[in-house]
Amino acid sequence: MVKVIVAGYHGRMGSTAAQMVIDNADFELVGVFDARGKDENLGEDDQFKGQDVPAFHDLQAIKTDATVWIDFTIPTAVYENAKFAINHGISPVIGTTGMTDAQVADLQKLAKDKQVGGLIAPNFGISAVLLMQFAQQAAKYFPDVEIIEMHHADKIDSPSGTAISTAKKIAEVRKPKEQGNPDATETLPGARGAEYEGMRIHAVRLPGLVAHEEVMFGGPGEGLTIRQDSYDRISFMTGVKVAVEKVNQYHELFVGLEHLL
Ligand SMILES: NC(=O)C1=CN([C@@H]2O[C@H](COP(=O)(O)OP(=O)(O)OC[C@H]3O[C@@H](n4cnc5c(N)ncnc54)[C@H](OP(=O)(O)O)[C@@H]3O)[C@@H](O)[C@H]2O)C=CC1
Ligand SMILES: O=C(O)C1=N[C@H](C(=O)O)C[C@H](O)C1
Repeated sequence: MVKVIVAGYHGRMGSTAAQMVIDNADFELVGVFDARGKDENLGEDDQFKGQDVPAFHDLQAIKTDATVWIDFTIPTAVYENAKFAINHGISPVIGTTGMTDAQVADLQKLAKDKQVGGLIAPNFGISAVLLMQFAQQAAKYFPDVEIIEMHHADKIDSPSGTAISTAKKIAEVRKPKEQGNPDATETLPGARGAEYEGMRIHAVRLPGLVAHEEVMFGGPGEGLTIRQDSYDRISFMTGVKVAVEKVNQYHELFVGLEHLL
């Protein structure tokens, strides 16, 4: 039985993850955390009526025998949350995006020092993991790339963690190249999107969307578009479940679900 605490349990992803843990016979939800909540027990939340799970709202006051910490919170909270988990010997399974490279490196060092396994996954969806792998493969032959990520209108960070991760994976194999016309101008600032090593990243935010990404490649007389769609947040739970099952077996903090698949 894997004992789990979920941070961000009032949120879209945190509530989905808490439900997944409750529904899984091999997992036990032993705590929930949300810095701005007031309830003392998860059962006070209408969605979780009948559950008896302690709810915490102050990081330093958390007392738990959880061995896995699932985190779907906000970019400004996740680093401190992960540090707390690792320092208490709890393996973090982090879906929250928006950490800096320096913060990730810091957490990896801490996890190694403490010999705690963990995972930071910018995307727990299998379709997104495959999209990133296929895009990396294609970029060897098509160095001209545009990444278009599309999300629901409430998303805080942009570009998405998945888009940044896609660009990083492509950059590992792509011949460095300044794309487009060197004399190009922007009549409206930002029209060409964000720039990562010459690639352009565009962030679309619209009600009705969940999480989607297209990577477009162009070459002389041909093009290739790779697309993935998360139509429902349940799409991320396959990956979260795998991570919860396996993360305690390791003694380092991985970045990317592919390391545990
Ligand atoms: N890796 C992946 O596969 C996926 C990652 N994500 C990422 O997960 C994160 C959460 O997304 P989503 O669920 O849509 O966002 P929500 O805004 O719905 O949920 C975030 C939750 O975190 C809570 N929160 C705020 N501050 C803290 C804190 N200091 N400690 C603990 N909890 C806190 C919020 O509480 P309050 O409401 O009171 O502010 C809220 O309930 C985002 O970074 C998103 O990019 C999303 C989908 C998939
Ligand atoms: O905020 C979201 O919803 C999502 N966030 C992650 C990201 O930033 O890549 C993963 C997925 O795209 C959904």
